[in-house]
Amino acid sequence: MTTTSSTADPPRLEVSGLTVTFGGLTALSDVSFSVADGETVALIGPNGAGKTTVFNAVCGLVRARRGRVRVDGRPAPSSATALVGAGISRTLQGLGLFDRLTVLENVLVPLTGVRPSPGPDAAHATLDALGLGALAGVPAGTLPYPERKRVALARALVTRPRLLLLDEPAGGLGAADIDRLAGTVRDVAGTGCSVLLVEHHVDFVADVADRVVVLDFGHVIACGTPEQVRRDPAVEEAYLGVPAGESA
Ligand SMILES: Nc1ncnc2c1ncn2[C@@H]1O[C@H](COP(=O)(O)OP(=O)(O)OP(=O)(O)O)[C@@H](O)[C@H]1O
Repeated sequence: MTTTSSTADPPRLEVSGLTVTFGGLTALSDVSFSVADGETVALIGPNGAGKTTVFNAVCGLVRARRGRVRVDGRPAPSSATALVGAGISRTLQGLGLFDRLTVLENVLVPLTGVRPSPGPDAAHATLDALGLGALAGVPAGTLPYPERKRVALARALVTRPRLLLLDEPAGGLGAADIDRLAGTVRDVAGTGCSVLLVEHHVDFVADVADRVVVLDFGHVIACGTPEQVRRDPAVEEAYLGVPAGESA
């Protein structure tokens, strides 16, 4: 759900005028949007639109040519190692689990070096919340994909982020697991954590997102509620490649 901040409070995430180039390619061009405390925003768009580059800019993995990214009013971390301290967690499309480590060991990884250490209790509590408690001692690589995906989510949540970035969280999941995931995202947002997710699964986006930002060729072409965006002719054109109304 969306929570209302006082006008004095900066948004949890503020992306303003963000331009990122790779050599001669402009991956993002003057991209601006924000995510409020406890808000869930979906970033959608065709392949190559710039969604992952936005995530990478928020995480300090790519440098802005122009514009800025601020988290809770402060500049976004300039390196991936500073993410936990800045209250940011991210899941990866490829999950990035350590297959030979147990589920618990995987979830403890982001807590390495965190002082004071929340310790194994935090990891167990997170696993229990995601229905993974009984699998704590199982090597992650032996689990089916939906469970592996939940382990990756648990690893992102164990640091109790204020901003959670989810990269295609519904990808590869069946209907029951997507429903369960939607419940988890709503629970997380209900704690005040802001969620920015990249997702191609339209029904999941409509279910969980308060607002949707649509990127195409590095530009924001639409922004609004899922219903507003669904009816936007520019969005249909971006996905179908023809002006809306000419596709029949
Ligand atoms: N490190 C890089 N070096 C050069 N070009 C890059 C790099 N990263 C991304 N790009 C290019 O920037 C553009 C945006 O890529 P990006 O991965 O952000 O898109 P996306 O919307 O996440 O796509 P997808 O849905 O396919 O994951 C693409 O043209 C891509 O080829």
